[in-house]
Amino acid sequence: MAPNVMVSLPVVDLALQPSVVATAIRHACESRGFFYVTNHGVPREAVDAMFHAAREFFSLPVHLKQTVLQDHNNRGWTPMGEETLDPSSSKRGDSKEGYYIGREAEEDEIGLPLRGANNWPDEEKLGLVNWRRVMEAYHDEMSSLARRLMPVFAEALGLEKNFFDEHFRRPTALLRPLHYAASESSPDEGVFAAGAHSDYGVLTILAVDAEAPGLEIQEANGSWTPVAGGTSGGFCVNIGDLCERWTNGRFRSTVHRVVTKQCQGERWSAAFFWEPEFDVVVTPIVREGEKPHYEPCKYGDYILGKYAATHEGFKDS
Ligand SMILES: O=C(O)CCC(=O)C(=O)O
Ligand SMILES: [Fe+2]
Repeated sequence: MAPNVMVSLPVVDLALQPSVVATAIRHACESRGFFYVTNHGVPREAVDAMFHAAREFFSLPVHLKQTVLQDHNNRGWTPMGEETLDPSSSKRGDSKEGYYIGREAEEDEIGLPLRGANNWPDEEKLGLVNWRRVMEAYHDEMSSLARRLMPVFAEALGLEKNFFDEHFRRPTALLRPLHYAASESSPDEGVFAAGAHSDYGVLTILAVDAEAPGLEIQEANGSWTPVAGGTSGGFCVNIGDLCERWTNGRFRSTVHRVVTKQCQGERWSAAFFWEPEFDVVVTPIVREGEKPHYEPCKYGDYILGKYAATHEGFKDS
């Protein structure tokens, strides 16, 4: 089959009138569930500093990275090949490593599933400077952007603007810088940079350094379309499975993957996953005359099941 031509995703300018933004987001979410946002208010320096810090960490020798191996709260380093996003068609683990940084737990949350402290590196021992500060600043920027987007999503769905507020008071907000090896993906042989998957949560805000190519989205007929490298300084936003479920299938969570070419060198990106409070029960929002297509589900049970299916380090939790 001939490869599909590259698509440019819709670009949503967040500086436009809220009702215009809501309509643009509704259209994007009802079709592929992928769009770019511009005029998002996140300073370029915060993005650059985050990528610089990510490069510093991932360039360290393995034995030093192992000091912050992913823990049972899903914080820390996930080594190259540790994750297999598409176990059904992958011959080996994805050719990427990552680092999970979450919302710092409040006192009464410590000990509850997935809500511990972050697994920060010992900066002095590892020779890192301001690493935690830079990552926290970027995490804060992403949380603010997500909090700005949720009322627009509510408006796009015809709901009260504050509809989602009570579900995201203490959200699951995971930043995950990613480093892809300079390696040749070979989908026919089950070799991927990131295997086919849909995201688990409500929305994902992705930054790709230098707008590097590699991201592909799956069409309804199963074929793959490469996504154009993006808009300079914009973020790629996509809908996750929980949002599809919450909107009774109206907003689409589209399967995507990353394929790399060795000649293009390493690839650096950072995903930010925005998900509700652990105990929130997600009940499909139905429109008049519509039947729910999903059972209500507790977010916490749902997410633990998802991690166990794809992360080596998470199988026995
Ligand atoms: O790195 C990318 O471009 C995409 C990463 C991704 O899809 C994910 O981490 O869920
Ligand atoms: Fe993804």
